[in-house]
Amino acid sequence: MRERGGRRRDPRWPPARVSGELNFRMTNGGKTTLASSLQEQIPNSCIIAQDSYFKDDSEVPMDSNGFKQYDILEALHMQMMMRDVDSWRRDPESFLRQQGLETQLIEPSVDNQVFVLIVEGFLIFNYRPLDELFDKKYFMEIPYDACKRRRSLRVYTPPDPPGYFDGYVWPMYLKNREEIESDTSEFVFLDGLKPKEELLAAVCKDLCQEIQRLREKN
Ligand SMILES: Nc1ncnc2c1ncn2[C@@H]1O[C@H](COP(=O)(O)OP(=O)(O)OP(=O)(O)O)[C@@H](O)[C@H]1O
Ligand SMILES: NC(=O)c1ccc[n+]([C@@H]2O[C@H](CO)[C@@H](O)[C@H]2O)c1
Repeated sequence: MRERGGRRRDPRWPPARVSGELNFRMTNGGKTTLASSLQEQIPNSCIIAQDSYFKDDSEVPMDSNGFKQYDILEALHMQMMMRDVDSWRRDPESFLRQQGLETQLIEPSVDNQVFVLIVEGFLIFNYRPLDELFDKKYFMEIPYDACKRRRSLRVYTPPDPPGYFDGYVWPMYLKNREEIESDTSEFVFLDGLKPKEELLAAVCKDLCQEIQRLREKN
């Protein structure tokens, strides 16, 4: 079947009237990398990334050790993020258009399309109003050493001060994770040390099944 814009339907992605949300977390686990590859593969999908909602540095408080508290929900404009997620839920087609993405008509009618929202972030399972929306949850994990190494190669704005990883980021990761420990049965855990292509193939396969399941449920 031909889609709008002359693109062919990819038979791996079953058509359905679904607004799916999926989600990734853990700093430097590879969330952004995987999410953007997924977005390229999945027709009618787009990404909402939690990192886009950080408050200005002047609004982020310090902890008692003098470290800026970036790894808490209060450092983020979560209501703004929810507003964008709600806007997607109300009208995914127009949301895609606003993002400069075209809708790919896979079925004859727009009512039968699959729309997938990829929500990517390090603290999304900890924010209940968002957490309860997801159809599918992925948790990317990497061990301490790899996480510390990858993080040391990144430059955030503002950059991590000396000792930030051990003094703040890793302890906060453990704390934030503990907060959602009772939910972990719902997660698909991904080993972020695996090659990017392997992770992408595994999630694409899993997601295709999930879309099929949602389609049958609808
Ligand atoms: N599967 C992988 N194997 C090896 N390196 C990877 C893999 N995925 C991502 N990386 C690298 O790890 C670093 C962090 O990746 P990425 O920005 O995708 O992580 P993130 O989880 O989104 O980080 P953040 O905490 O900033 O949100 C980048 O340098 C990226 O190239
Ligand atoms: N403004 C930013 O994007 C920013 C500033 C300082 C720290 N961070 C870090 O981003 C990670 C999540 O991707 C968190 O661990 C923050 O520490 C981001």
